[in-house]
Amino acid sequence: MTWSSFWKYLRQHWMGLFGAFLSTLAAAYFNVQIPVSIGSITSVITTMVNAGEAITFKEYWERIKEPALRFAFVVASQAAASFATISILSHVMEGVAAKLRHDLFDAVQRQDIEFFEFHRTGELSKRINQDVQELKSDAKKLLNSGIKAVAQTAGVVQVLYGISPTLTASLGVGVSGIVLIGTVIGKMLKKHSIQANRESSACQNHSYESLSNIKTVRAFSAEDKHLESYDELGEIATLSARKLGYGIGIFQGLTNLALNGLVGGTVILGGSMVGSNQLSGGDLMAFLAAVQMLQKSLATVSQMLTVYMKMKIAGDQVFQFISLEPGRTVAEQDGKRIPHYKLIGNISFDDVDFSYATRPDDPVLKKFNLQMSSHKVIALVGASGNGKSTIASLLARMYDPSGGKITIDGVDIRNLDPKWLRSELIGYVGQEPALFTGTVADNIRYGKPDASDLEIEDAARRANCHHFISSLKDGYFTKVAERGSSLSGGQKQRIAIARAIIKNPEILIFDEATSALDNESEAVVQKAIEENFKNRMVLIIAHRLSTVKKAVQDIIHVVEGGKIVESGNHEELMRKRGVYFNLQNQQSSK
Ligand SMILES: Nc1ncnc2c1ncn2[C@@H]1O[C@H](COP(=O)(O)OP(=O)(O)OP(=O)(O)O)[C@@H](O)[C@H]1O
Repeated sequence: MTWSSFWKYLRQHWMGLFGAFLSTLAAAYFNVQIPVSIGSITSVITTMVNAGEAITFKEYWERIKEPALRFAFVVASQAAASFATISILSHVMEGVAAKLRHDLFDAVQRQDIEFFEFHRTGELSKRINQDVQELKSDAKKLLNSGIKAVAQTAGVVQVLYGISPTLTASLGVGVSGIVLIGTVIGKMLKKHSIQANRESSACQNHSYESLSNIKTVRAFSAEDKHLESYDELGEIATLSARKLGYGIGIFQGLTNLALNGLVGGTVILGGSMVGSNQLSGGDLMAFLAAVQMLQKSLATVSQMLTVYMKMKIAGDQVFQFISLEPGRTVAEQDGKRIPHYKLIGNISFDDVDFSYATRPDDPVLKKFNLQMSSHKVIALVGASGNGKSTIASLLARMYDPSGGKITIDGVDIRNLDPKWLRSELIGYVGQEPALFTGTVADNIRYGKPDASDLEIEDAARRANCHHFISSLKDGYFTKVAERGSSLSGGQKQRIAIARAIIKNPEILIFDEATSALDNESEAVVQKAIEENFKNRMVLIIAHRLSTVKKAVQDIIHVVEGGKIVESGNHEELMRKRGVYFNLQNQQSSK
């Protein structure tokens, strides 16, 4: 963890932190005063007992009044200081954690799509929630108990030095040795801790993946298989966590051994100093009492070292991504926007090369060329895995090509403002539409945040979903369950289509967007799209040729092996008796 990064967040709350620091010191001071003031009361009682006289409560109170009131003051002040420390620290650290979560979520969300192919959702979600939470609570512990223990240690060392500089110096040598050994063990523990963290993440990812695909798991009756692999990962994680636990146990045990050894050593060395008249017996007793207090404080310091290690690991996870620069295609917000009156919408792919970052040696497109004129309905067809969706993703600038260029009206899309490109110019409806938590209306309004209820209803009618939405108990205000699980695939697709229609983009991409609809519904939706997008471009991607046949498309491009191998309308392509003809025959014979 880079401390300067964390400090940037803490600095914003410096007044609160300073207040917490002062109240921690005060709490430490009053902590030390509590046994002292109890001592004063006890000595009055001892004197009283030794005198052996019977006294009334009033007389008794008169005698202990002063130390008792001092005790009450010390205890009340200690309680107030503890309350202040904990409240201020909670206030400050909750603010720090909220800002960290915000910045981390923002940084992650702004990465290129490739980033999400390398990092799993479970891992990212753990960093944003669990690791920030751990960083916050560990930092709180350190700032509270850590500072208190260090302050108490400093106070006690001063007292010790006042009693015997020689004994204090020998104690110092012993403590330094312990700290040195502790540092070495600490480093080893850190390695274990990182490993334990990694293995617990793997476990978490597994459960996340299984639960988010629960329907598939259930359909294959694979619960036992998933539980088995979860247990396997769990066993590895448990083993690592146990090893870490043993390590921490050894560390704490050795620390206690060493600290108790220090007390023993002090008694023996102090005793010899008493023997040679270098120290009085009373001073040795006082020194030992103070060493016990030092021992307690040092034990807390050693616990805090463990907390510090955990905090550093959580911090590494958090700050690694917070400091990431925004992804290329998101960062360039200052790119060009083609003014509406100039926009025609002609698209050209010129010698485009592309391979996915996860499979760099497996190019999907090689010197790919395609010209698409605006105001047309264009279809890309071809067998699965031939690169149709990749072409759409490149156009929506989810990825950038590694060679060649894609232009809209002659402007390289890398020079266009990506936010404008995606939010205004291009509308994209994919095969698996994602719905968000909220109502049906909220999900349609996602395409145009300021849309009126009437506009929402209009878009829904065009997407052929008004009827089914109206039949729901709460109509447009029906809550959509997590990821739309309460709706059918076709219903989700129609809501996603309504969301794209309401956005009213110049170029509308339908990537297998009607694949879950029945024939009748698909025809209604396609007709509505063609009518509404007459003067724009609609790019329909399908491998089900019936989809394409129903659309009154101007041109069909057949994609095979990342290349356009045939182009024309349905009749022309059938006459060619080539790839399209074969696809058609294969599908109609099914
Ligand atoms: N995110 C990805 N990472 C790595 N490879 C990918 C990724 N997405 C697609 N591919 C690969 O790229 C190739 C083209 O896939 P693409 O999805 O573009 O094909 P498609 O023609 O649209 O197929 P479908 O009709 O099944 O959707 C395939 O070999 C596929 O395995």
